Amino acid sequence: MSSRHQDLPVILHNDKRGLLTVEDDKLDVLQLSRDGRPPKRLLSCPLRNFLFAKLSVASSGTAKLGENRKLDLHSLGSSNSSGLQSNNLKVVKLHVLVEPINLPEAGEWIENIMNHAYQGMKRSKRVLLLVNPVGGKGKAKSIVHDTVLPILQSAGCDVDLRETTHRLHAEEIAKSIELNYDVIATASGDGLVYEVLNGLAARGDAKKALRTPIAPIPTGSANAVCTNLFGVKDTFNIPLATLNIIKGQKLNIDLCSVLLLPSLTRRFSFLSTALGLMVDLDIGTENLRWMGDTRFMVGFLKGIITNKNCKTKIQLNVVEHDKISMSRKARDRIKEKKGSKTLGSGINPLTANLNGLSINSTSNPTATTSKNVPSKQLPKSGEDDSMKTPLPIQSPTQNTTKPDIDEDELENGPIPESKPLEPNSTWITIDSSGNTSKSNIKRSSVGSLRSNKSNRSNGTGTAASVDEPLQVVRKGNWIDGEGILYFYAGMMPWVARDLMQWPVSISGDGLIDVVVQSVVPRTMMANAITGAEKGEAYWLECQHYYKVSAFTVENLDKANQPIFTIDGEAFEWDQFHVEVHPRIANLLSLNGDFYVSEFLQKHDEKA
Ligand SMILES: Nc1ncnc2c1ncn2[C@@H]1O[C@H](COP(=O)(O)OP(=O)(O)OP(=O)(O)O)[C@@H](O)[C@H]1O
Repeated sequence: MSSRHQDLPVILHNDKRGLLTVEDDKLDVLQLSRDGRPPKRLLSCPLRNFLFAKLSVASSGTAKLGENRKLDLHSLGSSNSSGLQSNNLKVVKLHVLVEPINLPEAGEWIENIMNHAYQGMKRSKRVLLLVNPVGGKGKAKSIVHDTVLPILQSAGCDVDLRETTHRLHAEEIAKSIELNYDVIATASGDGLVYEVLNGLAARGDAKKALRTPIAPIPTGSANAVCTNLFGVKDTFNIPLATLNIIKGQKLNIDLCSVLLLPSLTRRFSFLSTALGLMVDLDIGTENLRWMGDTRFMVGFLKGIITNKNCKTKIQLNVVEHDKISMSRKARDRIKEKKGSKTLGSGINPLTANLNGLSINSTSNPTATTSKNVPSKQLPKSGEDDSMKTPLPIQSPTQNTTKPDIDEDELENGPIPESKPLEPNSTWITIDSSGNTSKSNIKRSSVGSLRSNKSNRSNGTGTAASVDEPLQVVRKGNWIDGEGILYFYAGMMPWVARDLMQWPVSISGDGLIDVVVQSVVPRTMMANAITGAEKGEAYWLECQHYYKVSAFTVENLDKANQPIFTIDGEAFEWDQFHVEVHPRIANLLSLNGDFYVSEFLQKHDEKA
């Protein structure tokens, strides 16, 4: 919806006459001249960055008839127009005066600008802001006080700030809070998002609680959610993440139940489940926390040097495994959304706009800075679907056809208990115990080194048969006899800024993207680092890729591989079973989806 042209005459800070103009989705502040010269533009601000407009009393505490009224305008902007990074954006406050004769139209003007700035989104949100003071480099408190709070307060948000004092504190809070917040914001890394989701999901009213969206502020060392929402470049963009709290649209995401056996303990995962190298990378590098997310690259290189096989039996309920078909579907979905103008141009449209705000600081001294569910079911961008009745969530273990089921419980009640899964003969089994003969392992590994990119003439994206030993058994694109360097199951494209592990992952599609990385020569893995942040490793033939609705994993070497991770948190394991709860939880996102990667914008399906 493009903004309607509307002008409001005002008196500027320098007692000169001015005009506030809303048009083409931006606010311009113009200084008028008396001698017929063209007006001078003092400020230009995209309405997406506009936070707040309010009329108040000009001087003494109460408004008197015939007195000028003060109009406060708050926005996000940079005090310098020389191409500053959007990361440097701060609150800009502008105060002008409205003469009594213009007061009636001032009310209408404010309503117009606020309507267009918020596009149906709730204004002045009630925010629960959880701050982990020890996350990442330990700067969350100062970042929150210097940057986040001033922006939220300028937008009129009501903020309930709570510092976490110990591990799992955020989970305890989420388990017991009253559900009267519009958003739960977490100033930390992915760990706090994981805890909040687990706290909400463990409640008796979990389905209702999980409708409160979560908005992360990236002050941890692992901030994959922010990469998925804002892209690699803006992963650590605090003003952008704060604007997301204010103006983000709800983004339905899937959660997984991860059932540990034999204890039958259940945890919920929103991001990843990992075995092998990817565990050592995260858990084995905690002493390097001071490095920020660079520590994961150090861990990756260490893992390549060790290059050990993770001995496990994995059973996958595979929905799709053809790489070309999966990438085509993910790209077509983006094209469709672009066509319906819900995603902008593929660059995060908000980021693109942020540098558009410029202030002529010399002429404007009063501008102050202060410190696969079907796609048709996806909410449309620009709508605040928090106002709507949610889609009923159906867990794999639920049966909604029974007439005696309580509707309220179904919509707002707990997530049904998980039971151990019972894979049948249609599931794919991958066994890396090393029981296959050595010659097979060697020959099939050679086959797996060829990248799909250079060998996709058969159109299936699966391994060609020339080099395959006669005895090998094909399982999707896995070949018995290969070793597993790592197993990585994920729900969003990026797992870190430098690794887009699941480039064709789609939010809320009810599927888990699974990568099984074969053990290959070290140089091959080292080369795979180049382009990993762009998802290029997807095309490596040694990265077997499946979309699954459920899977089970069994530990075949507990002594040497005691740990697996759920969303980066470590657990000891014998077996675990994973199933999806489609679209049961919510994040906030500025474009109503995950950030649109370059990978998804490519038109050549084989690129
Ligand atoms: N006050 C506190 N003292 C100690 N630990 C805390 C405190 N508050 C939160 N935590 C814990 O800090 C851990 C790390 O949080 P989070 O993942 O959000 O940040 P991070 O820096 O990205 O860490 P990681 O890199 O381990 O993921 C979580 O397990 C959380 O429970």
